[in-house]
Amino acid sequence: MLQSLSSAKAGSHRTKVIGLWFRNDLRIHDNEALFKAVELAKSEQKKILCLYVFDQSLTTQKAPYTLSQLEESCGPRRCKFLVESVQNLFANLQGKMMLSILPFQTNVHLDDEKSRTHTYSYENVRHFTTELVQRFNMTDLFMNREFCTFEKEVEKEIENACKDLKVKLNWTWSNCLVHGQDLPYEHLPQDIPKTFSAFRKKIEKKIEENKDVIRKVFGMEDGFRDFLLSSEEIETNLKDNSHLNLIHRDEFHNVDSFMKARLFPQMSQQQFLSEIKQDERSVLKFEGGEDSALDRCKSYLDKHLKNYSSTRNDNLGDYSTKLSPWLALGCISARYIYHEIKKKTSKNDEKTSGSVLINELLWRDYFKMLAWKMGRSFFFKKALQPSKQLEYEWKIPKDGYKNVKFQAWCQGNTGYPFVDACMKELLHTGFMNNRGRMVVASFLVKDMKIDWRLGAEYFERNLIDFDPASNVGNWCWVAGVGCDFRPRYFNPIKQGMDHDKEGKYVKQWIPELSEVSQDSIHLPYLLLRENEKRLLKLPNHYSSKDNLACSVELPSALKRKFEKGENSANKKRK
Ligand SMILES: Cc1cc2nc3c(=O)[nH]c(=O)nc-3n(C[C@H](O)[C@H](O)[C@H](O)COP(=O)(O)OP(=O)(O)OC[C@H]3O[C@@H](n4cnc5c(N)ncnc54)[C@H](O)[C@@H]3O)c2cc1C
Repeated sequence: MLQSLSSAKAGSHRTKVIGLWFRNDLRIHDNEALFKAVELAKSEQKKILCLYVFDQSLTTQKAPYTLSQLEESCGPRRCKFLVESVQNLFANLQGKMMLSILPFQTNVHLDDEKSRTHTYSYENVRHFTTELVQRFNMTDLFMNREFCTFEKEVEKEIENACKDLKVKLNWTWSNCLVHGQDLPYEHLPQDIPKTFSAFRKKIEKKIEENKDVIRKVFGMEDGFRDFLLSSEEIETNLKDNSHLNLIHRDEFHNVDSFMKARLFPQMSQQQFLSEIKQDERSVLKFEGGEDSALDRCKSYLDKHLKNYSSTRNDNLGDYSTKLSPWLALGCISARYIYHEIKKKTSKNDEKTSGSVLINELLWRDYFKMLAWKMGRSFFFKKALQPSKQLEYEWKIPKDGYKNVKFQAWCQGNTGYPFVDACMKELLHTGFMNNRGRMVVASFLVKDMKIDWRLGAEYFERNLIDFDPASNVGNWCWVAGVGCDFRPRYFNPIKQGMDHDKEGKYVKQWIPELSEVSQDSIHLPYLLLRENEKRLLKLPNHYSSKDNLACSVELPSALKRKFEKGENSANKKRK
């Protein structure tokens, strides 16, 4: 079919087209691929086809590699943020954009039942690229680089199709703070060190020597849209029986109905609606897209940047930027944030909030580079520490996600209020602060002794800021099989006492505990008297040791208190 299509159109004087395939770079500002495509279009009098393709396999096909057996690897809330982001880009490009949908993954093959490793085929992507190139008379294609295995495998298919068709594929590098060519390493990704501190120090040194290491942002001239193919031109090219699965504008107009029909047809309407519901307790009203990303960045940096280093471990209010969902989809560029921070901080501010925040952006870069270097093994149980004896014998429950204990963690019913509050925030909003993530991850792998990859998969489905490199990189780091190895443990009771002293955060997410006193809030089963428990009608997991998801060592301060018999509830029992 493709052969006859190309020969039918050969010889006709059609405009030559440059493709621009958006992925996790859903923005106009500081987008090197867009900038360079426009430069080329100007100099060679070509037109640009802007394109976004939804990967249907993320939502409609059982996550194939999954240990947890979750039904989909992208849940409705994360998906909504993505669709809103694409919709905003579509509007900002004045509808001059082609939208398609297709399952990227097919023919999944299970290689190893025990370690659950899989091979996938991405032939759909290859066929799609071939037809795209032929239908649009495409001579060049621009794309920003990605770094994880799945994205790399997709890139390979596109690369092969372009090679066969003699289309020039132009890779650009817009999703990191530091451009690949400016990284102080000769061979990428092999030379990336296995510790963040080594990575950071080398880059900081380079920044000290040369202030321009972080490149300037690419700005677009207003007239750039004149070079884009209009929606009419796009539709004309696709009139006769295209296999490119075009999404029509009318269909895309309403985010919720588009999602239900095309991305979650298997989910009941009721479940779908309950999963995308906005929770009014959400720490921010997260709405996908470049416009809201830039607004959020401005308002946070204007009002709160100066407090960042002292508030970033809090859990209520404007404690951190919360730019991660927009960064994950590239609605905002890390370089843009960097330069905005620099505008607001003075040269003498070495150890200020600005530099602490920039350090976090460097973590993000580092995990991308590490994921690139490690390839598939980044997702293996022992990840970066294959020869290391594991500290814990991790379980993979046979019934995966449905396992009662794992469910207690997912739903926030473990009996440890700080862990539960964090997990409920994730469940109801798709977000959780960094401290909370470290605590719940440590709880799953070190107290419940469940394989970290189950937790990572649950995060993948539910976090609206899911980013494969940051997610896996951080899970391995907590589990002790990642970078910067040292034994780490976050005691969930102590963490609650340190980071939610008054129990306000816990009470916000677990209203059943609203009447519990500050002294007892982080361990009600032990610290409340029996008659108080009865009076307050607490759920079982907060009233008896037998109903906890697992037992946890008391933090030393509490232990001492009990040994001295200072605690009134304890005295009574004696
Ligand atoms: C178990 C676990 C899983 C995680 N999964 C993800 C994930 O899927 N996606 C994700 O973006 N972050 C992840 N993180 C990192 C971090 O928790 C979030 O980036 C951060 O909480 C987002 O909030 P913020 O935007 O307010 O961050 P800020 O504190 O304002 O930091 C600014 C930006 O720096 C980056 N950043 C901050 N901390 C980290 C970090 N530890 N690692 C990598 N980048 C960082 C993020 O892009 C963030 O938006 C995870 C952390 C843990 C412990």
